[in-house]
Amino acid sequence: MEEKITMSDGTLQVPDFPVIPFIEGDGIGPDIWKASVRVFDAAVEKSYGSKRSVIWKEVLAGEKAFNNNGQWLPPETEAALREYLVGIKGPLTTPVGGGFRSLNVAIRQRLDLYVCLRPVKHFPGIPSPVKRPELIDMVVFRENTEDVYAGLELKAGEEKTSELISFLKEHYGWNIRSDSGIGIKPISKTGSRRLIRAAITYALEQGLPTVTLVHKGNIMKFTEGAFREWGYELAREEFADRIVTWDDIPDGKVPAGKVLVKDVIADAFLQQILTRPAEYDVIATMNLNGDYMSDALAAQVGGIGIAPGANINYETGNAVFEATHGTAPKYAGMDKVNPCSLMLSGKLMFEYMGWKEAAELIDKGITGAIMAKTVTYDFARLMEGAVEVSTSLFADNVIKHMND
Ligand SMILES: NC(=O)C1=CN([C@@H]2O[C@H](COP(=O)(O)OP(=O)(O)OC[C@H]3O[C@@H](n4cnc5c(N)ncnc54)[C@H](OP(=O)(O)O)[C@@H]3O)[C@@H](O)[C@H]2O)C=CC1
Ligand SMILES: O=C(O)CCC(=O)C(=O)O
Ligand SMILES: [Mg+2]
Repeated sequence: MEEKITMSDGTLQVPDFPVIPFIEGDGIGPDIWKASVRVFDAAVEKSYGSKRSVIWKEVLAGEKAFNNNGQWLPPETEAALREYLVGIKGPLTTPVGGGFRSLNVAIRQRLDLYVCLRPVKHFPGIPSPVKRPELIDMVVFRENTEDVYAGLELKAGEEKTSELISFLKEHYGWNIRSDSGIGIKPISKTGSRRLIRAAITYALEQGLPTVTLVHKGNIMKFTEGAFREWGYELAREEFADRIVTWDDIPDGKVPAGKVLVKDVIADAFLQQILTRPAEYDVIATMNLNGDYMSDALAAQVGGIGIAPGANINYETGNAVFEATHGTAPKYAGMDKVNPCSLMLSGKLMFEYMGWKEAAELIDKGITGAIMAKTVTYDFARLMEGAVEVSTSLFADNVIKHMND
């Protein structure tokens, strides 16, 4: 009965019993996965009875993979994510300073999952450090394969690093201290255009009024500044009759049905998401900015315990869904943390698959559990009159509230 999700003529073909690979993840990964998978299965069962079901296929990465066969990211895991098109994962540990490079980044790069999509929205009842969290409703499109995040780095003091420093002095006249580490920041026209194309397409499809290019192009002119230029160029070339920029509307009035494409410098953006968040809908930005911004935005709607994400290549159809947060090692195995980020990543996955009813039930169950003030420690410590529950009990409550 089990079948593969495929891509045909640019459209995802989802059978009723799709095989979906999952990576449990490190640290809190197993806690949140165990809770989330029950919620996913309940949402599908309540929506479609026996007509549809996900056939979960575990694939290994991170510590579980290393303990199994000495490989952090076995080739068969990459192959399964590629073959079955849609997958979901828990967080994976990346050592700081040295050691292996990020497995999370490796998965995104190897499958060319160039969009990191992170919606940020406030759920009623969730405590927030800002006065009007309900004004925050944004979707971040973060470029996922380039930037200093790609890991092109050389360590201070090594021979290759000294060679590069000498080369840069000799050929470019650049004076770089001899004890520097070096990182390369590639931002390509190709990478920028496909990311911004996806962001504008999303805004048009969802009827959202603005797309904002966020960059530090005044300082990093030929990388972040170029991202901005290429963004406007693409918008005018490919969406001429469906978008406007401020230059097109001297009166500042956006014609009905058109999307306003604008830009803002990254530091100003970070203060405006606190002071004037309602002015932002879809955000298109580069890899490192997008990483920082998604955690900052998550904090405004209750923290990274409720921050879902998706890594997508819209051409191949490949997608890996994952929470915005990491492995939170101090809570590993304690059945304590908030599983909402992974549950809502599953909601995004069902939306991507066209299983709208299951996606809606996940939202409904989470909303019900939060409104009943039965929440995990992170919300309980900020919410008056809340009852703190474990990860697994929270999942039980989410399933119960699907029937509200
Ligand atoms: N995509 C991925 O797989 C990612 C992996 N990582 C990796 O994770 C590891 C740990 O990173 P770290 O910087 O500590 O960041 P984490 O996101 O893992 O955790 C930071 C803090 O965020 C809060 N938090 C995180 N997840 C939850 C949750 N589900 N529920 C409630 N609170 C939560 C906790 O806050 P508090 O202490 O206040 O309770 C936690 O201490 C690193 O190796 C990093 O590289 C990081 C990000 C993404
Ligand atoms: O790969 C990692 O360890 C960190 C990634 C991260 O923070 C993110 O993608 O948001
Ligand atoms: Mg991050």
